Amino acid sequence: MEVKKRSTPILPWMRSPVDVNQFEACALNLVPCLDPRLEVALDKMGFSSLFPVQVAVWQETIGPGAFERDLCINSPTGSGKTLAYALPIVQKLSTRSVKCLRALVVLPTRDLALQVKEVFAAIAPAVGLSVGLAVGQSSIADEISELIKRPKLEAGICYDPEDVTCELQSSVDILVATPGRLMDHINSTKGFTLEHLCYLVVDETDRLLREAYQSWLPTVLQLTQSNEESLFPLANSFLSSTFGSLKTIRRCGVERGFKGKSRPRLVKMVLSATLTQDPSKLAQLNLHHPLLMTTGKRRYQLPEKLESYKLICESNLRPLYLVALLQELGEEKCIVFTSSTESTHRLCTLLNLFGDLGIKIKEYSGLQRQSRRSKTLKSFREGKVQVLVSSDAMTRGMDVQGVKNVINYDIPAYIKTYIHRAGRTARAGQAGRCFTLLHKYEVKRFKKMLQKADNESVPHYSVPSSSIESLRAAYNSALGKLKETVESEASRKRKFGSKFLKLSRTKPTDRRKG
Ligand SMILES: Nc1ncnc2c1ncn2[C@@H]1O[C@H](COP(=O)(O)OP(=O)(O)OP(=O)(O)O)[C@@H](O)[C@H]1O
Repeated sequence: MEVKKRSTPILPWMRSPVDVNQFEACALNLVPCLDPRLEVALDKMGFSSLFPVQVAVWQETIGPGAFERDLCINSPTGSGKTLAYALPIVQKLSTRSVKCLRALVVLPTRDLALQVKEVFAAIAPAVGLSVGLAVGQSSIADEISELIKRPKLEAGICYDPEDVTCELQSSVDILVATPGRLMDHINSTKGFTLEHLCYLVVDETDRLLREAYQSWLPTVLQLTQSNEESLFPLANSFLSSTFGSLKTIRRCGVERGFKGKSRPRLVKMVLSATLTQDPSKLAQLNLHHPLLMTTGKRRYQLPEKLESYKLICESNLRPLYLVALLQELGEEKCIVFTSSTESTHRLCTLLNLFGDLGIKIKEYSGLQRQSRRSKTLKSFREGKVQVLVSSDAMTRGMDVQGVKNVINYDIPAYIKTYIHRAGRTARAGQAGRCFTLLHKYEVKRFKKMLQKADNESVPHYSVPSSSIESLRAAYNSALGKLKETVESEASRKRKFGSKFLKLSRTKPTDRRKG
């Protein structure tokens, strides 16, 4: 029998993880030390117990672990990682007496940040904490007024906005941000400071570490250290050359306004369903005595109730097979993943030209404006749209209730992508199915890829050939219409492009309005 090689992590601390599988769900009234106000808030969310990963993290934070180590949490999609970090942070901050920015949660996309903010917003107010969002959803001015409290105007004395000596205070205890907007506030928002930060959460860590986003991570780490304890000489010189006289450097030893109490260590929590084991990447986080919490022995784990299927078809007939499959799935909520924004647009257009399929199909991709994407996501959440054709913009972290099926129209290139895509279904212990459309030459590669997640045999799923035949005429007609649509879109774009060019030559645009 062939013995499978398991990759051993290089970093010693990764070799002795806490296995989340050893924990069981715990009824809320049995969670040790849980603030009763948070119990009520969780109950209002419809939660009656904590999931295993949440119990495990609770142990290491509020329980005996007491937040003494930085936590690296690698648990499957949909296992409840958001609440796993949100709950202990909120409970810990519930006893704070002075309002200032204490917890920062960084996520790679705006929609994800909005989703995570909702989770904090459902529990934090119960203990008097406020949560802010910095994602560029509104204008920077509106965002600043949400995040920073201006001193009240005294009668006869006019507040000077240029006066940096004025005490500007944070209006929020917890901030959920995307790296770009976070950097905007760090660079230019008066009164925005990370001086008092106690908790830093890097969600979807492997994705965030892949891209530098204006060096947001070294900047945040630098700004949360005292001047004296800097362990990052490189980051230091980078920062001083980039930001010059930044005012937010942490004061050493003693927190301002905290009557001599020494400043606590910045606790970091990093999470993903596919956490990197790459030492050089993890080194960027400057973790303190890190503890890995993972599920089972495998590095990659699919949700327990996920069923994976392969559907073999000729490349040129894939749209036909997809339509036949969608018809079989009826009105079940479904996400169809393609490999690029362009093919998302093309496929969605084609599906909508097929005649009346009795299902509402919309596209969701990075090509669209954020407002359009948010609108589509809302309709999908509400069930007004049943099928979302998506690029990988929807792959990570997005949580939409009731998604029963995921379809890989294009085979994902990596197991990580498969895991995150498939993970949009079978969440929170629910059942779900992931179908992958394959050409027969792709089967071997697909099998090898899924073995990395211990998925040995992926059964075939077949659609009746009669369904395929009955769709052929509609398909040919849709293809013809697609050609016309693509041409008219291209000519519209050309016209718009030249008009825009003329306009931009004659009239300067106000960039800040965008
Ligand atoms: N204790 C709980 N009881 C019931 N439902 C819960 C509980 N905790 C989380 N959930 C629900 O489980 C779903 C998945 O949670 P969450 O989005 O945090 O998963 P995740 O592990 O972060 O997934 P991903 O890796 O895809 O980002 C959400 O719909 C959430 O509301």
